[in-house]
Amino acid sequence: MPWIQIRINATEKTADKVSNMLLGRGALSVTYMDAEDKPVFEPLPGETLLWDDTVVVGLFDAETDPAPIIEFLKKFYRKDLVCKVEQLEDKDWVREWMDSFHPMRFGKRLWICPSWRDVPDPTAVNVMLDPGLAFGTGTHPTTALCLEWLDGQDLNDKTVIDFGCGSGILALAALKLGAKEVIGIDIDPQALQASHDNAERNGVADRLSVYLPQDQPEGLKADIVVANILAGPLKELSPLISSLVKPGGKLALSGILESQAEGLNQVYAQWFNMDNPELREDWARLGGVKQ
Ligand SMILES: C[S@@+](CC[C@H](N)C(=O)[O-])C[C@H]1O[C@@H](n2cnc3c(N)ncnc32)[C@H](O)[C@@H]1O
Repeated sequence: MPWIQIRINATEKTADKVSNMLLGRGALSVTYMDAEDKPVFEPLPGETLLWDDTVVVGLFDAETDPAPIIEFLKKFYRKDLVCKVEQLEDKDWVREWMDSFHPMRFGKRLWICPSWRDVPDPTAVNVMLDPGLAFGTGTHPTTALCLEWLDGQDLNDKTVIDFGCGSGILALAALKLGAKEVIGIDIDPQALQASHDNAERNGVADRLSVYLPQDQPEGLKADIVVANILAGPLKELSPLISSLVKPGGKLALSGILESQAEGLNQVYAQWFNMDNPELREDWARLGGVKQ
């Protein structure tokens, strides 16, 4: 299947803003590339193309019309936007993406390491990850906020539910950080497959079970629930998500824009003693302890 890739000139400081704008306009994934990966192409007559230090690359499905996305970026990011739109075959995209995904550390102990690279610190808690076509590499702030939170918890002997597990990144982090058992739930069968494959890769498949929402065991409850989906489903599913947490258990919610945090905090305050939101760029992580 072909894809459309939009490469956008940015600086280290503006890259996150551009990335969030692309995700907000429907990008399936966003990566950053550095100087060597800048596209080489001829400027139009009379045009000067100045590439800064970062290239933000958004991947869209082939049906996407790039014109309104570029108009949006010109209006809200830079009038003198420099970008390049390319058609991309699956294979090229996967190759480029693999080259740009590097090991990353979260919190004090945890590293997420692409499964095809060497671990930088063999003594750390290392999660070897190949997200395949599922969401969750750690590069997105919403995932990073959850990984840092998990790193700060005592997970020994705890059961954890990863609601919206995607690649399984949070589930695996929890298992590697000491959780006894993790249940991953996702509406996307490809996500369940990716989570399972990643659990095998990390030798923890016997402690991870994955389910479509309609198949999850009745009466399911855990000591800790993490849910990195979006504010809309988090609000709609709030009675269900709350019921998954045991009394005295902990909840972490992500995928929430800063502007949506207060409203969602109030919804969950019916069942939880909520902590102050943790903010990263335009995103917020909410959480609390079940009453
Ligand atoms: C933003 S990704 C998060 C993936 C991963 N947990 C992470 O933190 O990077 C959200 C995931 O939630 C799943 N999802 C969306 N709505 C859902 C729902 N109502 N129930 C279960 N999973 C859902 C999506 O398929 C996707 O894999």
